[in-house]
Amino acid sequence: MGLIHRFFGINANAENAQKVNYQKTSYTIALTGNPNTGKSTIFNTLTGLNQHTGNWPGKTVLRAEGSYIYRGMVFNLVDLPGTYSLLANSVEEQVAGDYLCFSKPDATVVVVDATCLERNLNLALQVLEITSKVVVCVNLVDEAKRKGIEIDADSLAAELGVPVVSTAAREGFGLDKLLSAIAGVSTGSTITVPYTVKYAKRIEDALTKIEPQIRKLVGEEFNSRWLALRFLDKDQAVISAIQKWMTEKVPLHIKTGGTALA
Ligand SMILES: Nc1nc2c(ncn2[C@@H]2O[C@H](COP(=O)(O)OP(=O)(O)OP(=O)(O)O)[C@@H](O)[C@H]2O)c(=O)[nH]1
Ligand SMILES: [Mg+2]
Repeated sequence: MGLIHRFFGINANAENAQKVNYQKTSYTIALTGNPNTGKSTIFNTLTGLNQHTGNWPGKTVLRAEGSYIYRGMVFNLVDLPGTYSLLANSVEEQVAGDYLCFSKPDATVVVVDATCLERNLNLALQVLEITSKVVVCVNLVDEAKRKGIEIDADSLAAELGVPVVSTAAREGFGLDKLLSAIAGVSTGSTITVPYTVKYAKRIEDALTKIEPQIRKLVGEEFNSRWLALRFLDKDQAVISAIQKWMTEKVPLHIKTGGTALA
């Protein structure tokens, strides 16, 4: 891919250890991924009966939340609806994109289907544009094996710059490693260096001009590169949400979205 990314393992060095947030004992984790990749299977296995469901505010989309305890810390899992992108072409994409951008979970698990990795990585790259605190869970490795497909999780981790864990969630395979990877990223003991999608020169040139202006408006609180991309995409929902946030201090919350970048 031409770019070199480094992914540091759990507790890789003393410098990383200093960044660990030892004060915090409760973390919010988002589960996202294409439809049918096994998100709810992972959610149910990890949270057991310790979960509750409802609808997302103002939407008829199911919202499931649950929690589990790992190494003395509480992890609150939010099972997002399955989506192919975060560009708000459907109500599910709006819910997922909105949550990841503006609720800022401590870590996001992108569940991808090992039998069709390429298509699934589209969403993973979009998530990496929004947040660096990502774990990629390559699920359905049992199904992939049956089809003669083997995924090299370590190489993928090196390319993406975030931990990659192989799982077969229905039989519980790999979930111990997933728990460890989630804890590492959410506490900060695992430092990630996510792959950055580079766009055509004219788009990158425009981003160079717009992004500092957006950062001036929203500060470091939100991902200014992603917001700049949404501006270039003429995403009216993002533009009006920021206008409202600036004038009325209404929390950033996107209702509708735009179209993909040309
Ligand atoms: N063979 C195999 N099947 C799995 C695995 N994980 C989940 N499944 C099955 O895949 C189907 C979809 O799983 P779900 O957990 O509902 O997937 P989801 O991502 O929550 O789906 P949506 O909520 O519709 O996006 C179910 O029939 C699961 O039993 C796995 O690792 N291996
Ligand atoms: Mg589900």
